[in-house]
Order: sequence, then structure tokens, then C-alpha cells
Amino acid sequence: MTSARRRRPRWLARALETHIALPLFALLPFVAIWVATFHFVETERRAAVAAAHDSVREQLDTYEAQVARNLNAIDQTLKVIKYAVELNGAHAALPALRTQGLLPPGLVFGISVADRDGRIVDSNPQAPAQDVSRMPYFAVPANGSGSGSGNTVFVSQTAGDPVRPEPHLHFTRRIDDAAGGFAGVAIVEVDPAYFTSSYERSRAGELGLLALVGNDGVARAVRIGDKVSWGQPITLDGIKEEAVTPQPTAPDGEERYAGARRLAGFPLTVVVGLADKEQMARYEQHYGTYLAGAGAASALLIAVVALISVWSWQITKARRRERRAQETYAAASEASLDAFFVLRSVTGADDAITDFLIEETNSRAEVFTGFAKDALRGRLMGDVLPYYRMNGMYEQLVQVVTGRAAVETEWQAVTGPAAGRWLQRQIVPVEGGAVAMVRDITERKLAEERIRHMAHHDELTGLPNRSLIRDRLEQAVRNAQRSSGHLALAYVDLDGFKLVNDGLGHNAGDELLKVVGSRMQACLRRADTLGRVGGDEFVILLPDAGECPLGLTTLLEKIRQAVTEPVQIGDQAVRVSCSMGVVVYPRDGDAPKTLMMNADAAMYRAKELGSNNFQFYTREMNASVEEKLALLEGLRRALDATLADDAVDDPDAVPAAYSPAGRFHLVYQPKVDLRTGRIFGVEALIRWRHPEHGTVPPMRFIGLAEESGLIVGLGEWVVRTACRQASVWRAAGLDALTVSVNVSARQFEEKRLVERIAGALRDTGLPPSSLELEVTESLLMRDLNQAVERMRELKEMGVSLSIDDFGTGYSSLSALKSFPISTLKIDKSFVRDIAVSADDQAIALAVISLGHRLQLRVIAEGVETVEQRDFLRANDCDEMQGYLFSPPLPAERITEMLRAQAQQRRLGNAEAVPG
Ligand SMILES: Nc1nc2c(ncn2[C@@H]2O[C@@H]3COP(=O)(O)O[C@H]4[C@@H](O)[C@H](n5cnc6c(=O)[nH]c(N)nc65)O[C@@H]4COP(=O)(O)O[C@H]3[C@H]2O)c(=O)[nH]1
Repeated sequence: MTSARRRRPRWLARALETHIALPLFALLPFVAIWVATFHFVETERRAAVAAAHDSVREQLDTYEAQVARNLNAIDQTLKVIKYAVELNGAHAALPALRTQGLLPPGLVFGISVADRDGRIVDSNPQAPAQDVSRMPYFAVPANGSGSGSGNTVFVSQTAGDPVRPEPHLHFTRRIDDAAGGFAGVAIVEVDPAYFTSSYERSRAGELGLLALVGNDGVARAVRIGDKVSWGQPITLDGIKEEAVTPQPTAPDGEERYAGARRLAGFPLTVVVGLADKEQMARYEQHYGTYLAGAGAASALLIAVVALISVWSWQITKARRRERRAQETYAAASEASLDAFFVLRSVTGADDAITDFLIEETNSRAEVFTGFAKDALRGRLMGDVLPYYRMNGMYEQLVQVVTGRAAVETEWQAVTGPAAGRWLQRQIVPVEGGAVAMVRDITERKLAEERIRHMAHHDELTGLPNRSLIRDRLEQAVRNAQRSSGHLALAYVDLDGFKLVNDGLGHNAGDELLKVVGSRMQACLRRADTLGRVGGDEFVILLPDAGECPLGLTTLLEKIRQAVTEPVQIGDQAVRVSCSMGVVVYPRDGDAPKTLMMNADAAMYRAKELGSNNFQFYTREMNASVEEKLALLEGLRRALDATLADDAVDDPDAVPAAYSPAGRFHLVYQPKVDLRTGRIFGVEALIRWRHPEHGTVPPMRFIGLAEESGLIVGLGEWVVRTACRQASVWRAAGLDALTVSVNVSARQFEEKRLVERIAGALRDTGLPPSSLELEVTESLLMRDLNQAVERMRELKEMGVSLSIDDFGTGYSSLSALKSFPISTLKIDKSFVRDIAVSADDQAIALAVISLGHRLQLRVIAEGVETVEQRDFLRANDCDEMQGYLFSPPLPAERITEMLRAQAQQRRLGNAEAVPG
């Protein structure tokens, strides 16, 4: 059926649609109605016309016979008179006839006899004698020509005469005497109505016509309805004996079926006319009725057809819409990535749904079921996809069909071709069943999972991020609250990470973070959480910590040691440590936020205490922030006061060795030549005499001064003060000294550094060669190009440069070669164990050898023991600095030392190194 429909041409299919076919078919009865109607009408018309013809003929027959009879009677009368005249003479003829009873009644005919002179000699009824010789009815027969002469009857026109003024027809015959001469005329006068008295209204109607017309075309008597007239000209040419078509007839011009017949022996013709409108009246009436009937039938037919067609059209339209929608849906669903199943409920004996029949599906269904769509159509779900009873779909279908509400579910397939994939089904109720749409949402699920993971994990290390840590901490706090348990939180910050990151690049920094992260993770249990909350900051959450914080120390120490193990990055082994701040719930706070803040504060304290350690939180730690602010304020005031003092003092005056409270001052640590033992230079180190806390070491405030930018002004003051002091020593004629000043990263990055130093040298008169700037390796590595450029400018000025804390950074040899420096300083952390640690010895030796290969002097700082000094000296280290020789001292103590040194030299004692 479907294929047949498909094969049927489109135009034919359209034509067969009821709303088109029905009107076409309805044309047949429509035409039939009208053909039949016109046929009946025509038949009736013909019948009516035939009837009219018959009637004309019939009446003509009757009329003709009657008139002929009348005329014969008249003629008979004329002949009798003529005979009587010939027999009795004109005067005695009528009396003779009267006597014999042969005279017709006077009411019907008027009879007269005229003599040869045209005088009426006798008449019946009696009339006065008159001369009628001039009248045609006398003259014509008298002349012996035309009708009335001889054996013929003359018929006059209807008119009055001297005898009787009323209009009459005069029938006359010539009377001859015995010799054949003219003897007179027999006259019969007849009322014209006499010839039309046979008019029957029942047959001829109101407009029927009876006429007696003379051969001269003038009517002798005409009757139409009740009216009798005469004298009109009536043309007989068009009136045949059987007039087929009606034509206008005189005197009224009415259309009539007419017939005429000449009367033998008389110059007269009888005419019968039947009015067309009367003869066809019945037909006309029927015609109207037929037309009205046909019209009504047609209207009814049209109305019915129109109604059915409109109804059918609406249905067709709806069907077409539906079909188009179905086709569109089918096309869309074929192209769709969703599988769909149109399912019809199958019910059991108790009307309960037992299964679902697949009525329709699409190609995509094959992916989910393993069956082609044709194999699915018409099958029961329970037969082809039995597992639909196990994954909840069957129950849902029943629920949707009975509850008439759509449902949507996501599930992971465990059986079938899509096993393991995430699927989503939407089930929508439809009449008699449901439509299920199934979509593969695995990719979306994975993406969601990825996004969820990304939202909660650190991309680099894969560890939980701050947000997840916060969640877990909140959860752990809730659990601990419920169970009255304890939890611990450690804030971990890597020490020295920045050096690796800045020095070796971000990739190395990233690698380091990953290694350190996994090492820390390895120290923890499954229930613990390690997260990364910032650059080099980690958080460890221990949800099942004991009440006593000290119980955590073993774990914390293990983590610390794991972090400090060297990390191999490329061909370099780097080492970082970590500072940890630890809080315990509920002792150190009961809110997650407070715990985080306090752990952070404890971590800062660990940093302050020299890093590479862990600190448990104490209440005092929170004072640190305020303390910092107070410190910063104090720094500002101290710098202002120090600069104000300097401005008041004589610029050429010797700098104050000890500042009053709230001021800065410098101390100087001698630098000694390891071979000669001579003091060849000093390192200027800043001190702050705090009004309350006494002398504050630079490690406590340099960082803050850097952070706040105060270091720029402070650094300039240091340079100027150190230069001024060195000039003072020079002016005092003491041994020429090089004064070293520490320059922090922030100062070095400042554009006007070179200008400021040049200004200080200019203002104090110190030769640039007497000034050395100490910069750290890490400082140089921040922006290598800019650092080298700036160092060159300083070098060109004559100022020397040394690299402080050498060995703690990661400057490459090539970078080192490009630095215009004169000295390398071995960091005191390597010097500390130099006498015992093979590692530190190796580092020190490497620095010495490297420095010498680069033509640099090497100085060791923090030399406290003779062993350290001896090792360094034995290994060719050039210079040293440290408590062994002298701690940092006020300037005047240096002056004394220099004086003593000069004196000793004068005494020829070159050995100045103690111990
Ligand atoms: N353990 C030990 N320490 C020794 C020994 N000999 C000297 N020291 C200390 O080692 C530090 C050497 O200075 P640094 O490494 O440049 O380290 C300096 C330097 O980086 C910074 N600093 C000091 N003054 C200034 C300054 O004026 N400007 C800048 N930017 N930084 C400064 O503060 C750091 C610390 O300065 P100080 O506390 O004065 O500490 C000084 C000094 O007192 C020793 O034998 N054993």
C-alpha cells in the first residue's frame, strides 16, 4: 500500500484527494440536473408549442366551418332574394319571400333590394328608401366587374351606410333581368360580431384572435377577448395555415400562433390567432418551477460538496502537515545523534502493562542496541533488549505511560553495545505508549568531570586546590565537631623556591613543585589531604590528628626532610626546604577560616625563625601583622629622623657611630686578606636603634623596607654614610679601605641607582674604586640583561661589584662570565661546616676555583673558627670576613683597628690575624 502510494504520481495523488476529486465528480450530477431540467423544459416547450399549433388548427377548422356555414347561409339568402326579384320583381320580392317564410330573421341579417338605379326598393327590417348607388357594395356588382357580379358575392368592408348607420358588412349579388341586363342588387347586411360569435374564451383565452379578413387585407370582423373591431389592415402573407412560430398580429401587435384559411367562393379569409403568452403560460410557469428546482438542487449540491470539500481540505491539510512533520521529524531523527523509540504499551489480561512494542525507531538506535532499525521495528522490547528491565527503563516507561509525565535520566550502561558509556534517556508520554530518546553523553560527562576536577585541583601538580581544600577543611571541621575529634592543618611554604624559579626558569620551578608535592604526598595517609594553594604554598589537612600537637612532629619532620632532599632538574641538583605553620582544631580555632589564617601566621613565624622548620601556632603570632605595621611605621619615622639629623649635621662631619634612639646607623665588619692578615676593606651593615626594642638586626626590617619601597631611600642613606665614613678614614691617613655596601634587589632595579651612587661619591669625595657594591646572585638572575647593563655602568664609573652569598643561587657559568664583577663571596652557610662537611668543602673549593678561573677574588664570610680559616687559606681563598677576626663594629672601632694595623705594620709585624 505504502509503495503503491509512493509510485503514484504526485499530481494523481493530489487529484484523488477528496477536496479536489469531489467537486470534479460533483460536476456530473450538476450537469445532469441542468441537462435534465433543460431537457424537460424544452420538451414541455415543444409540447406547449405543439398544443398551440393543434389548438390553432382545431379552432381554425371550427371557425372556418362556422364562417363558411354563415357565409353559405348569407349567400343562400342572396340567391333567394335574387331569385325572388327575378321572379317577382324588386318590389315584390321581399313580400313574396316573407309570405313564403323564407326571409331570415331581421335581427341577424338586414336584407335590402336595390333597383338598377341604386335605390333601395325594399328592405327587411323596413328601412327608409335610400340611394346606395354610390356605395361599393352596389357599384361593384352593378358594374359587373369583380366580386358580386355574375355568380359571385361581393363583400363590402365593414361600415355604416345611408340605410343603417351602424357598421355592417354588406354582402351583395347582382340581379339580372331576363334579358341578362342589370336589374339591381340583393343586399344582406350582417353585424360583424356575427362572424366572431364563436369565440370561446376557454379555448382562445383573453388574447385569442378571430378575424374575417377580406381579400383586400382589410379586416371585416376581428374579435380579441370580448372586443370586436373591424377595418384594420391585416397582412396575411406571414400567416400560413399552420403558423409554427408566433408573430405579431394586428391589430394589437401581440405575438400569436396564427393560422389563416381562404374561404372558398368568398373573397374572405378566416384567421385564428392564439396569444403566445397565454399558450405558453403554463409552460412558462413550469419552466420557472423547473429552473427553481434545478437551481435549488444545484445549490444544495454545491453546498454539500463545498462542505465536504472544505472538511476534506482541512483534513488533508492537517494530514499533510502531520505527514510533513513526520517526514521532517523522521529526517531530523535520522540525522540526529539521539536514538528514538516510539513504543506502544502491551497489556496483559489484567490490563497491566507487560511490555512495550517498538513501533518506530531510527538508525542511531543501532549504536545503542546492536540491532538495525528494521530488526527492531515491530519487536517487543523485552525480546530484543531484555536488559531494559534491569536498568530501570521498563519501570520508568510504565511510570511515564500511567502518570502521563515525562522523565529524564542519566545512567551508565553496563550491558549491550554501549556498555561503559554514559547515556541519557528522555521518556515522553504519547497516545497509547511513550517515546524514548536516548543520547550518548559520555563526552559531556567526561568534560564535566574534567571541569569539576579542574575547578577543584591544581593544574600543575594535580593536587586539590584552595577551593577543594576549603571544602574538605569545612567537612573535616564538621566531622570533628560531631565526633568531638581533632584535626590538624599545616601551611607549608617552600624556602628558596623563588631562587629556583627565577634562576632556572619556570619549567624548573614547575618540576620542583611537582616533585616536592609528590614527596609530601608520599608521607601522608589516604585520609589526609595535600593541596597546593598558591605558587610555592601547600596545605596539609590531617583530619584524624590527635589531641596533642607534639604527636604530629614525627610526620612534620618527615615531610620537612622529604622536601629538603635534593631534586634533580635536568643536569642540576637543587635543594629547597620548607617552613610550616601548624594549627590544631579546636585548640587554635574552630572555624575553617581562622584555622587557615592561624596556620599562615605560624608559617610566617617559621620563616622568621630562619625557615626550614615548623612552628605550632601560638596566640602571640597573630600580633605579627600589627607588629609589622608598627615596624613599618617605626622604619619610616627612623628614616625621616636619620635624614633630618644628617641634614642638620655638617655634611663633612664624621658620621655618628651610635645613633640616638629611633635612628639608623652603620656598623662595619672588617674584611681581611687571608695571606697578609691585613684589613683591606669593610662591609657596611645597617643597624636600627629602636626606641623600645633596642637594636634591631637588619634581617628583621630589610625585607619589610624592600616590600614597602623604603629601601630606596634607606639604601641611598647607607651608601652616602658609608662613603662619607670611608672618606673620613682616607682623610685621616689610614690604610686605604674599600667599603662594601649591600644593595638589595629593589634598589638595583631602581632607574636612578647609578645616578644616586655617582651623587654619593661626588658629594663625599670618595674615589669610586673605594666603593664596592654587594649584590646577591638571585638579584642578578631576576632580569639578567638589565642587571648586566647596570653593573657595566657602575663598573665604568669605577665602582667594583661582588656577588654576595655565592653558591646559594643558580647562576650559570656563562651568566657569571658576563657579570663585570671583581669578587665572589662564599656564603656563610657553606663556611659553617666547612671543616667537617665534605659537601660544603666541595662547594667552597668549587667557588674558589671558579672565581680564580674567572680572574675574580674570592672572599669567605662567616668565618668563626681557626679551622675554617685554615681550610680556606690552605685552599687558596683570598679573603675572609667573620667573627673570628671581628664582628661588625662601629666606625671608631674600625678606626682604632686601622690605626693599630698601621702601627703594627710600622713595627714590621705583618701578622694581624688572631688565633
Ligand atoms: N653567623 C655569623 N654571622 C656573621 C659572621 N660574621 C658576620 N656575620 C653576619 O653576617 C651578615 C653578613 O652580611 P650579609 O651576608 O650581607 O647579610 C646581610 C645583608 O644581606 C643584610 N643587610 C645588612 N645591612 C644592609 C644594608 O645596609 N643594606 C641592605 N640592602 N642589606 C643589608 O642583612 C643581612 C644580615 O646582616 P647582619 O645581621 O648584619 O649580619 C651580617 C653579619 O653580622 C660570623 O662569623 N658568623
